[in-house]
Amino acid sequence: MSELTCGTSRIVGCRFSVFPMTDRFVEVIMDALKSVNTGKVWIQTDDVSTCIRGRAEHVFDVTRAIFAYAAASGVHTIFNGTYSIGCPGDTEADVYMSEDSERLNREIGKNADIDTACQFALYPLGTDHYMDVIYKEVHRAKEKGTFAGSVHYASRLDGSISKVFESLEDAFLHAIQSDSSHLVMTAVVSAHSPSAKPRP
Ligand SMILES: Cc1ncc(C[n+]2csc(CCO)c2C)c(N)n1
Repeated sequence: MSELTCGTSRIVGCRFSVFPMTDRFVEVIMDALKSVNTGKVWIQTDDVSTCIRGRAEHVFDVTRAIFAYAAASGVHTIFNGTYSIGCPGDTEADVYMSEDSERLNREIGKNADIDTACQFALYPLGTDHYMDVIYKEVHRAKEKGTFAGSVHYASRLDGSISKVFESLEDAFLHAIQSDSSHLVMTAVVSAHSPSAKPRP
């Protein structure tokens, strides 16, 4: 896992939904939200999505764990999230920025091994070099072994929940080291899809 930092008070946020494809979706979503330790992040859930804000490592830790617990239901489950840093005016939850960096949900047991497919996209805002930033992070995913091809408007990552979320976090943390002032990353992660993966 990357140990990069992003300045002293750079709040990271993620707005996401999980979609477990079962009649029992209310139970799966609510149980996943309840199973996770959210003590180090600002969190708000409504009828459409959940928003988490705080230090980068906790935002990734909590979103990964919520998806893992939902996917542990065994049903086809989708995580659809938008991560952001540097959003002008995002200071409300600065209190969470003084938490230490120990991850509260590091241990997600066997769920870390659940196989997933992901499509993610980086949007480095406020820089002319945005394509360089994107290519660098695609290269990083290739080196890690999660990169599974380019599709229109996104890059594909295949691998376990732990590998894929590690790649997402790595891409995000490295991309914000660029001169981009505001970075957005979208990610759709799928587990237990009944559809066959496309041939590479
Ligand atoms: C992470 C996450 N947060 C909120 C929703 C929205 N949502 C849809 S059904 C349901 C449970 C009963 O209201 C909720 C909260 C979601 N899908 N995923």
